[in-house]
Amino acid sequence: MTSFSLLAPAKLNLFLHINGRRDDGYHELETLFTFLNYGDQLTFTLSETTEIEITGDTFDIPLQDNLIYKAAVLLQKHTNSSQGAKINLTKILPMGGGVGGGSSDAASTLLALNKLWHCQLSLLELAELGVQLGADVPVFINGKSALAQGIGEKLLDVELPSKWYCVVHPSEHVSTAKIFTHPDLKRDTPKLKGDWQQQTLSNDCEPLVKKLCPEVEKTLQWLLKYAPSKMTGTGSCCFVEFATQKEAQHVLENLPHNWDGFIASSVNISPAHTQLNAIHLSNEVTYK
Ligand SMILES: C[C@@](CO)(OP(=O)(O)O)[C@H](O)COP(=O)(O)OP(=O)(O)OC[C@H]1O[C@@H](n2ccc(N)nc2=O)[C@H](O)[C@@H]1O
Ligand SMILES: Nc1ncnc2c1ncn2[C@@H]1O[C@H](COP(=O)(O)OP(=O)(O)O)[C@@H](O)[C@H]1O
Repeated sequence: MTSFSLLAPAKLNLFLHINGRRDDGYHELETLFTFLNYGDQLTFTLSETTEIEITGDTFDIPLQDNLIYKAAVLLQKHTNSSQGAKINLTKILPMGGGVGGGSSDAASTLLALNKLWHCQLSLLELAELGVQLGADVPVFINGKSALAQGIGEKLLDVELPSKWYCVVHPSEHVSTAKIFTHPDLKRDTPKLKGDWQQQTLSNDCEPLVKKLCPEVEKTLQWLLKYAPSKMTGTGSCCFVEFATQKEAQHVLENLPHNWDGFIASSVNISPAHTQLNAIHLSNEVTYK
């Protein structure tokens, strides 16, 4: 088989603490990542040339800036691979919404091409490549719900109960770089100790994003009618958590007409990994 499809799942940051700022401008953080059974769809086809071609929903992102393209070229160079690929993207996830779509696309590309090109890199090696593309890429490569530390690349796997989420995407866009360079961002939360309870922990970016983006404030307020609401990453998507699909669906059905949202269940293992492990090529790669 020289063609297969993988999901690039969404992530949610169930909490996000900022502990400090490094000399290179990156922030030390502690955040709890869960994966959703919902995401972009990527199809990878081996090509006879070294070219990396991307088709489908590329919008106005120039090829050289597309994280899928960057991931493919990075792997090609790192492994001196002389193979190429055609990659089709069906974009489902909101861009720049804090659900990690770009990073997840990049991670699924690294995982898929490692398999398609028989590169045999370990997950650790792929994560080391991935972090060059974005702080969020390693968690998608690792593929397990995790408490992340450092800039988001030090991962401690955790088992979380499966939940249903209603995720709402306000129309206002928030730039991650803008939030992280803002003087008013809270950057002094002490590091977690011992026995932490995720439900009581919050997102340090939320107060600033609420101030800068009234739509986020409005969304969080509206969701409060149903359950405690939170923002993911640096926004702008906001979410509420439930035990059942029915409760999440109820919120989605009541969304104001011009609002966008979706529902999805959480999983401890990334759907990209579950799918990848079910694909069998000749000269199989075994993941440790
Ligand atoms: C903060 C998170 C939480 O999941 O938010 P979202 O982007 O998903 O909302 C991520 O770690 C973001 O990851 P990612 O989007 O891959 O970040 P990058 O491309 O590496 O960096 C985007 C911008 O954020 C800043 N940045 C990112 C991560 C970090 N720990 N400290 C930072 O200061 C970088 O300096 C850069 O200006
Ligand atoms: N394949 C891609 N999918 C989404 N965004 C991409 C992609 N390639 C590059 N980008 C750029 O990365 C930015 C952040 O994307 P995304 O990962 O969706 O944000 P977030 O981490 O906030 O969820 C986008 O605004 C877009 O300009």
